Amino acid sequence: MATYSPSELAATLKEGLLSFPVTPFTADGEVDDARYAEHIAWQTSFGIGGLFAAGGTGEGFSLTPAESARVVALAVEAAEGATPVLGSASGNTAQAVENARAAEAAGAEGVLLLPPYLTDCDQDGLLEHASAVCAATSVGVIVYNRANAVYSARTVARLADRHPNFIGFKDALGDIEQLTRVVATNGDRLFYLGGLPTAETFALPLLQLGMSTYSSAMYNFVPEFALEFYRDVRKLDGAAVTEKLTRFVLPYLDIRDRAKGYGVSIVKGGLRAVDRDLGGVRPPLQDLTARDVDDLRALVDAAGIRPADATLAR
Ligand SMILES: O=C([O-])C(=O)C[C@H](O)[C@@H](O)C(=O)[O-]
Repeated sequence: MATYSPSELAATLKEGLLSFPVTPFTADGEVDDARYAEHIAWQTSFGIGGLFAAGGTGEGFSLTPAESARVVALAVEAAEGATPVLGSASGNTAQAVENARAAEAAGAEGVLLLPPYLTDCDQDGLLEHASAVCAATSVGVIVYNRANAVYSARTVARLADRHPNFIGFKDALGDIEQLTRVVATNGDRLFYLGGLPTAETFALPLLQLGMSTYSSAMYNFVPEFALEFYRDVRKLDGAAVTEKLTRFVLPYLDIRDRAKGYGVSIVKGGLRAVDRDLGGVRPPLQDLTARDVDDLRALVDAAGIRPADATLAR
């Protein structure tokens, strides 16, 4: 049973950094429940605005519906109410509806709607897709503007008119004109969060556009650094942001860009680099090579941002 109303959830999420925890897998590729629960507890211990289970970095696209519901339930239990936990919904409309219902039943406070698979789609169809998910749950829903799911300002407004529990717009396209239109049209009715790959890179300029927060994948393995970065962004401290971009984020992008899909794989590589190994990724992603992990370890150490204590509790 959710403890936040959709509007309370939006008010909380918009004022804190957002974590997208990885989903640990065993050597056989099964979800490692115990390690997941331990990782959620560790992530929660630093103070975070919200936890999005089974998101992009959590390889939600590689989880079965039953696994997705299970990781949400594990996250809710392990977070112990310290921070709101959201689940994800993906795939075709029927599956996305099923995911949303299962996430709510597992105790999620909200749902992130990932893009549907494969086919092109346009505004009326997208509206009905997202509308079905909003109608299927009473918790807050955030749409993810990415890939084939590009929501126009008008579609966002129509969805907001239909569904009081539609609360947020997450962007991974970085189309400034589209964002300007969405924010200008919908104003305070929604909250806006940046979700481009390695969102820190864009955080300061997007704040000016109305995106008060962002999803931090690197928070998984350098949580103290990610939180400091977020505080600098919110203080509009351009010099501090540039210093952190130069010291770590930009060279990190050079490693991330060595292979497609590394935007997610590098997060598990980062966990390995800080000696907090939570296993590899599932296909179709591929793990970082040993050399990539060594380079990442050297970068983390040169930047002086290794977590104070990354020890796995088991
Ligand atoms: O669904 C997700 O994991 C994302 O939103 C993507 C990442 O968190 C992205 O913002 C990043 O890489 O920092």
